[in-house]
Amino acid sequence: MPSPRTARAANTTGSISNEKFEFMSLLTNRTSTPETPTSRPRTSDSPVHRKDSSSSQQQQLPEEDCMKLNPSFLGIALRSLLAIDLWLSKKMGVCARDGSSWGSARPLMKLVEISGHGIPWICCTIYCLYKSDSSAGREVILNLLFALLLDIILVGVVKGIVKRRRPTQNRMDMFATFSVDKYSFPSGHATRAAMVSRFMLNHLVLAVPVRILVMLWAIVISLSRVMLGRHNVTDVLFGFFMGYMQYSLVEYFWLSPNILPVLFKM
Ligand SMILES: CC(C)=CCC/C(C)=C/COP(=O)(O)O
Repeated sequence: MPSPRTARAANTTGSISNEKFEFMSLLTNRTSTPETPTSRPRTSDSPVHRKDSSSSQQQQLPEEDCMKLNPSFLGIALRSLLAIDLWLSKKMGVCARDGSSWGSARPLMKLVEISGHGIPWICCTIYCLYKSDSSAGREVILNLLFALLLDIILVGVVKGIVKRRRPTQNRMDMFATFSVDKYSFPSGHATRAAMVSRFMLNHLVLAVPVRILVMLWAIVISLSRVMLGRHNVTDVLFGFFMGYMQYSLVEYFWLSPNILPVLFKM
């Protein structure tokens, strides 16, 4: 996302508006005498240039000016990606409203949403942990719980840092959300779906059709986020990738079931 920070990093001249302004300044130069400062009235008119004394020096250095006029490739690429992302997300948000083109599928999509929500997953996992009578089962379920909690924390942290607003087509009618859930990057459902499905495929002995179902579930959850208008495509793609990587983190910090008595004593 081309945040102001990214734009600054990509362009050493300063702000985005500065870059746009310089571009206009080049066009003005083509139709007037380049050496004469008065031939560039728009530069001196700009409040940005009036405030910045280093910019007034730039007026006397047209060659340097011209170098800074080159828009950075990264900046253009990011802005184009953002534009495509917004356009595609809006097009794909076919269940965003009851009156949308696929509005009748909205209740079904909301059921899919619940199947990937953190609360049912955490509650079921705690219940299974309580009911489990084998040590191997307890170990796996304990680590699934750890994975789910880790996911909520990491997604909350990234959402809080990036602070990307949800798409305009979204209706905020999700149940049980945290305050950071007003932000959309990354999709918490997509991270959970990717992480949990990878977890299940690695730690549960499942028949092939069930394995395929697990994979399909993760894909449908992710797709439904954009269809419901909750997220942009990039939120979901990044979320899926993040969830996939989170599983590696869980494997790295794999918990031993021996910590359970310690946890219950606390
Ligand atoms: C309250 C708990 C335990 C989890 C919140 C789950 C939630 C509402 C996540 C938001 O998901 P998206 O980022 O995909 O919209």
